Amino acid sequence: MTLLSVNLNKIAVLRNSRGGHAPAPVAAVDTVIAAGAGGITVHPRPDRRHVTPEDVLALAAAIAGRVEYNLEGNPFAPPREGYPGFLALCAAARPTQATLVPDSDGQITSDHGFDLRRDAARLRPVVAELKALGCRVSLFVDAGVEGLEEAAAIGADRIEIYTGPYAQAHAAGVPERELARCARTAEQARALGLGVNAGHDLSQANLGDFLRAVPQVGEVSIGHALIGEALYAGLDATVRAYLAIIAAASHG
Ligand SMILES: CC(=O)[C@@H](O)[C@H](O)COP(=O)(O)O
Ligand SMILES: NCC(=O)COP(=O)(O)O
Repeated sequence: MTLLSVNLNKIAVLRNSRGGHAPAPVAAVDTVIAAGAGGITVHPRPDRRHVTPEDVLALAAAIAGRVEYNLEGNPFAPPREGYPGFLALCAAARPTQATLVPDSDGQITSDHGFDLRRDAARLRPVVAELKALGCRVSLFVDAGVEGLEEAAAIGADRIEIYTGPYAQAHAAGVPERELARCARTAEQARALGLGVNAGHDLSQANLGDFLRAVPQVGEVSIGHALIGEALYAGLDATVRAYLAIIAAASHG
């Protein structure tokens, strides 16, 4: 069964909008776990636009190994005031999984994965350092990416397929081409012994079609749509709705 990892970034956006302490991402942990999610994801960014390094440590303490903790970030983003660097955050928080994402501050959100042929050499020591910390390592990649063998060769455990283009195609009513690209990439990854995660812009509207077309997906991380839907339906009910979609897709 595909694991659902709930991304809590957007709770921190709401909190930061007024500069106070509430709503805190850590306050969602017990509800998300009680609803049955198998993981929690956050993507602390150097500009502290939402989840902060302080949130990262508070979440690690609150999760306390009850479910998987997935930390996303760019390992090459330099430390700065208020941001110690992604590797330092992983050393402090010891997440279950570190998902490496090549984002820069100028991006409004994640919109591309690594160029594995270009980036593999400089990723190799980062992967080794994270695995030495006991983290599973996942590399954020575009569907159709070339060089998946490089990801396996440098010791990555998984890839995460960027599903933004799929979500856009699904909303336009023409998902077939993007689904085929995602399915091909998942098959190639599995053949290389890589696990397959997926994420970005997945929602209740498009998740079932995705999982039926890409059955190798072991984990989906979902935040923007899920937290938005939870504003109306509640967090517990929304998490359970996603789990029901995952269960239905697993039965074909
Ligand atoms: C890596 C990825 O695709 C997203 O999970 C990312 O966490 C979204 O970041 P924002 O919530 O800052 O848009
Ligand atoms: N890795 C994807 C993720 O964590 C959440 O992405 P989104 O659902 O906020 O687009």
